[in-house]
Amino acid sequence: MLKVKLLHPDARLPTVTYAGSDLGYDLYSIEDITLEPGRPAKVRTGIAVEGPTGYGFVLGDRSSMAAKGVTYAGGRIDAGYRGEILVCLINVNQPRWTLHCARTKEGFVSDVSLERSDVSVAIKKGDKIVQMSLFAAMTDLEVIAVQDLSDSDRDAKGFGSSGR
Ligand SMILES: O=c1ccn([C@H]2C[C@H](O)[C@@H](COP(=O)(O)OP(=O)(O)OP(=O)(O)O)O2)c(=O)[nH]1
Repeated sequence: MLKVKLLHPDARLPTVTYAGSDLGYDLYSIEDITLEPGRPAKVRTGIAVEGPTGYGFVLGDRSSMAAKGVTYAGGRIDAGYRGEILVCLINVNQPRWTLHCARTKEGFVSDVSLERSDVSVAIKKGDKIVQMSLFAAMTDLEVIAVQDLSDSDRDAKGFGSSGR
C-alpha cells in the first residue's frame, strides 16, 4: 500500500496511468512557479508518503518534461521521511544572448545593450512534475573493510571502456 497524507487543500494523490506497468507514480505541483534557466527551484507537492516497510522512493524525470529541458536534482526520499516531498527542478535550457549596438550618424557607438532570449518554463498548479518509484532501502548492511574483492569480467574497467 502507498499511504499518502495530503498536507495542502490543493494537493493531489499520486496517479499512475498503467498500474503495474508504469515505473512511477506521477506527482503534482501545488504552486505556479517559473523556472529560470540554471536556477534550481524547490516545487511543492503538498504530500507526504509512506511505502511498504523498508521502502523509500526515488524521483525521476517525466520524459515530457525532460524534452522541454526541465530535469530534477536530488530525488531520494528516505523510507522514514514523513515531511512534504519537494521536487527540485532545474531548467537546463540555455538562453541565446544578442548584443545590440546603436551608432550615431558618424558611426560612433551610442548605446549597447544585451538581450537574453526567454527560455523560462512555467509550471502551473496541478501540473504533473515528476515521477516517483519505490526503492528498497538496503542500508542496514554491515560495512566492512576488505583487502580483496571477488573477480569479475569487468574488473576495474569503466568510463567508456566498452567502446562508444
Ligand atoms: O528531491 C528531494 C530529495 C529529498 N527530499 C526529502 C526526503 C529525504 O528523505 C530528505 C533528505 O534528503 P537527502 O538525504 O537526499 O538530503 P540531505 O541533504 O543528505 O539531508 P539529510 O542530512 O537530512 O539526510 O529530504 C525531498 O523532499 N525531495
